[in-house]
Amino acid sequence: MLEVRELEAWYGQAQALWGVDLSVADGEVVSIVGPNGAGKSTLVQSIAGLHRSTRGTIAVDGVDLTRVPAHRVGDHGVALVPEGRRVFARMTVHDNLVLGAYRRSARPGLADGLARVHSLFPRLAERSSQLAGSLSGGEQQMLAIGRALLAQPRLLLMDEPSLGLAPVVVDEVFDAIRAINADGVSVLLVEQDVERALEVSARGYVLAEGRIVASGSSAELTGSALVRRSVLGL
Ligand SMILES: Nc1ncnc2c1ncn2[C@@H]1O[C@H](COP(=O)(O)OP(=O)(O)OP(=O)(O)O)[C@@H](O)[C@H]1O
Repeated sequence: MLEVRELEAWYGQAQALWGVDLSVADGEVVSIVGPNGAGKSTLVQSIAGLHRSTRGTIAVDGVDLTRVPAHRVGDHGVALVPEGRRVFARMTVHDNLVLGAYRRSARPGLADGLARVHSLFPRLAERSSQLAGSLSGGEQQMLAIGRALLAQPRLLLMDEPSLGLAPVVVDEVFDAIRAINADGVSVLLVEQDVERALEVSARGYVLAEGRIVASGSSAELTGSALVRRSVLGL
C-alpha cells in the first residue's frame, strides 16, 4: 500500500535522505532500524507530510502524497505516532483521543474507536478525565497510539514508541502493535530496540547516514553481520 521511491530530504542545504526506496504491503509490519541521526524520523515525517523539503515519490494506494498537506494525509489512511508522544498536556485523556478523529469521515466511528482503544489500553479508560500531562510516560505513549488509531488509519507510522519506557511497559506497547496489526492495520515501525522491532515485524530496512544499506526478512537482518555492526554496535 505504501511505495516510497528515490526519496531525498533536506534541512536547508543539508541532505538527510538519499534515494530511499521502501514499501509496505497491506497487513504488514515493517521495521526501520539504524543508528542515531540515520534519518529515520525524517523518513516517517516525510511520509506523514510533516517534512516537505523532499524529492521523489511517496505513494499510498497509487496516490502521490508528496504535495498533500499534512492535515490531509489522514484522508489517505495514514496516521503518525510521533517521537516523544506529543500529547496535549492540558487536555484530558478523552479529549486527546477525540482529537484523533478530527477528520469528518472518522467521526461516525468515534464510539467504536474509543471502545477499541479502551480495550487495548484499559488504563486510558480509567484515566479518561485526567489531564494528559499527569500521565506516566508509558501511559502517554498509549495515549499517542490511541489518538492515532482514532483517525482509523490503514497504515500506522510509529516513531520510537518504546523510547524511555520501563521494560514492562515496552511489553505492553509491543503487544498493542501485534493487536493493532491483527485488526488489519499495516505498521511502519521506527525503533531503537532492534531485536524487539525485528521480532514483531516480517521485514525490515536498515538506514544509515540517510541511505538504505540493507533490507530483508527479519530473520535475515537479525543474523546479518552488517546489522550487528552498524546498528547494534556489536
Ligand atoms: N530540524 C533539523 N534541522 C537540521 N537538521 C536536522 C533537523 N532534524 C534532523 N536533522 C538532521 O538530519 C539527520 C537525520 O536526523 P533524524 O532525526 O531523521 O535521524 P534519526 O535516525 O531519527 O535519529 P534519532 O534516532 O537520533 O532520532 C541528522 O543528521 C540530523 O542532524
